[in-house]
Amino acid sequence: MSQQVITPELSEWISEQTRAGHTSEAVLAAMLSSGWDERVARDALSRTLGQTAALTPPPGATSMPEPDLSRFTPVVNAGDRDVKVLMVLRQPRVVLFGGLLSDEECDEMIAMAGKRLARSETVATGTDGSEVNAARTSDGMFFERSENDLIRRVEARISTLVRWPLDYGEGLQVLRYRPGAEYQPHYDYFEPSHVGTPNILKRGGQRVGTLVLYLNTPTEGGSTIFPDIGLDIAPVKGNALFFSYDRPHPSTQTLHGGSPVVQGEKWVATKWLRQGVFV
Ligand SMILES: O=C(O)CCC(=O)C(=O)O
Ligand SMILES: [Fe+2]
Repeated sequence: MSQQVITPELSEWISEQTRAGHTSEAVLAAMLSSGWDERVARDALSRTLGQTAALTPPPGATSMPEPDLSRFTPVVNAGDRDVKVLMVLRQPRVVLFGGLLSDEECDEMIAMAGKRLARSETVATGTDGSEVNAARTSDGMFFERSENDLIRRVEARISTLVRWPLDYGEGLQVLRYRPGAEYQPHYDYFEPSHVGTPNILKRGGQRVGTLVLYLNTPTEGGSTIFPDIGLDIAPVKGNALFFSYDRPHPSTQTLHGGSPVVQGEKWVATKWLRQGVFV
């Protein structure tokens, strides 16, 4: 079957129908009855109409974490802090926030995490650990959810920002990449066909969103890349990258990775968001 493409003519037709007073739901129904694939049709509507498309979710779809960007303000309030909106992509949903964390909060998180990384390192390697080749060559640790004042404060801020219950989030994972270390492109959702996935899903369902907090600014390299869409995000201390995916499928175009660090270290804290309460 040939691939269905969103042409300028299709976008113009959608705009015309909307100007003529037809609701987005009615335009979607018309597209489906003339043979459009539902996903392509929904994509075309949201690309053409943006947030005004306001479609009800497809059957079986869950609600999603989503910051309130409806007012196009340069900052959004995240409870105890105003966060800058630096970049917004509709499809796939990717938002880059500025100043989600203060410099002091980043430093404090690195200091707390660093002590625990050191332990796992002694087991991991006898060399200086600066050159390894696996898909993920960083060192990591998890904070318990609400583990201490700083973690609680940051988690509450994230929950307010992306409008997702705090207890739907996994504990923050901190990763440290040294020069040469990378995280090869991957999806954050759990692959439905893997044997272990049903068990993992018992603890809160699928992952539906990711927030990567940059805890420092590497001197060179280490950008977060989205190969499917040619997007590169520079890691900058205090900034945070949000993306969401409404199904565990490559069509979400959320393939992403951490490109190799060239100079300096890169530290990130990742918050993965589940469909339900993470236990
Ligand atoms: O380090 C990065 O830029 C990406 C991290 C990431 O993909 C993850 O933690 O799932
Ligand atoms: Fe990831």
